Amino acid sequence: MQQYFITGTDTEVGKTYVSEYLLRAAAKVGLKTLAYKPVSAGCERVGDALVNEDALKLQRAATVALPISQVNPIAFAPPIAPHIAANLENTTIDIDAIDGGLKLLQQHQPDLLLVEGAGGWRLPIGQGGFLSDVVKQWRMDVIIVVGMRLGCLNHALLTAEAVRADGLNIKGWIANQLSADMPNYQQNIQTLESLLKAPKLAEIPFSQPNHIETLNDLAKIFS
Ligand SMILES: Nc1ncnc2c1ncn2[C@@H]1O[C@H](COP(=O)(O)OP(=O)(O)OP(=O)(O)O)[C@@H](O)[C@H]1O
Ligand SMILES: C[C@H](N)[C@H](N)CCCCCC(=O)O
Ligand SMILES: [Mg+2]
Repeated sequence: MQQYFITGTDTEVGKTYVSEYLLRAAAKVGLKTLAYKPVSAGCERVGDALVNEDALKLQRAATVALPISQVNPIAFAPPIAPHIAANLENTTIDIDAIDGGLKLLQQHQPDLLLVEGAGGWRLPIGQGGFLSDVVKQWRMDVIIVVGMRLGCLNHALLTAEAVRADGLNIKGWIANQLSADMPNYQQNIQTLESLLKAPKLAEIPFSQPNHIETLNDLAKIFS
């Protein structure tokens, strides 16, 4: 079973977009896939349940059908930092629930299991803890999604530094084109290639969710 934690240079940089792409690429080469979004903030209330858009997208892109409550066990309604949302509800984020949720998914024995974080690498989860502490316990390899926009160089380098300081392996980074025409895109890619000291796994084009070469590049990650 290959398992990767998908982090990003920030919130809204394309972690979900790239995770869906990775799941489609893996499915295309016949892999059994699952995805997990342990903690979400920004949900719609559907009956008694809180449904997060990321979790829905991951649920639909995976090959194993799972109830949304298993894809995303900890969900908060407002689109804010999750530990603040928890605090507003007089509750806390339960690390055992995050860990138990992963174990439940692992029982399906997928070939590929992706775990999407929330926000960036050092996401606080309350009581002085961080989501990265849980990933450390799991000893999971990390994939960094770099949202290609001004400021991404600093964010990408700091993220890689923090992941390594936590003793985890960076499987690689993925450049995600958040716009059709980032100024000096190639120079930014070259800067990341020379400074990140981790493999560039792929470049995801802007608004082309089924680009064949990109799907092929992503599938190579799992071979
Ligand atoms: N390559 C791309 N082409 C077109 N749109 C994109 C691309 N990457 C991301 N987007 C869009 O940018 C927005 C943010 O992407 P996404 O939701 O994947 O970010 P995220 O890092 O998962 O955010 P969060 O921290 O909320 O989980 C979405 O509307 C998504 O559809
Ligand atoms: C609401 C947003 N889209 C994410 N779900 C949560 C992002 C939390 C970021 C916390 C922070 O680092 O400031
Ligand atoms: Mg997301």
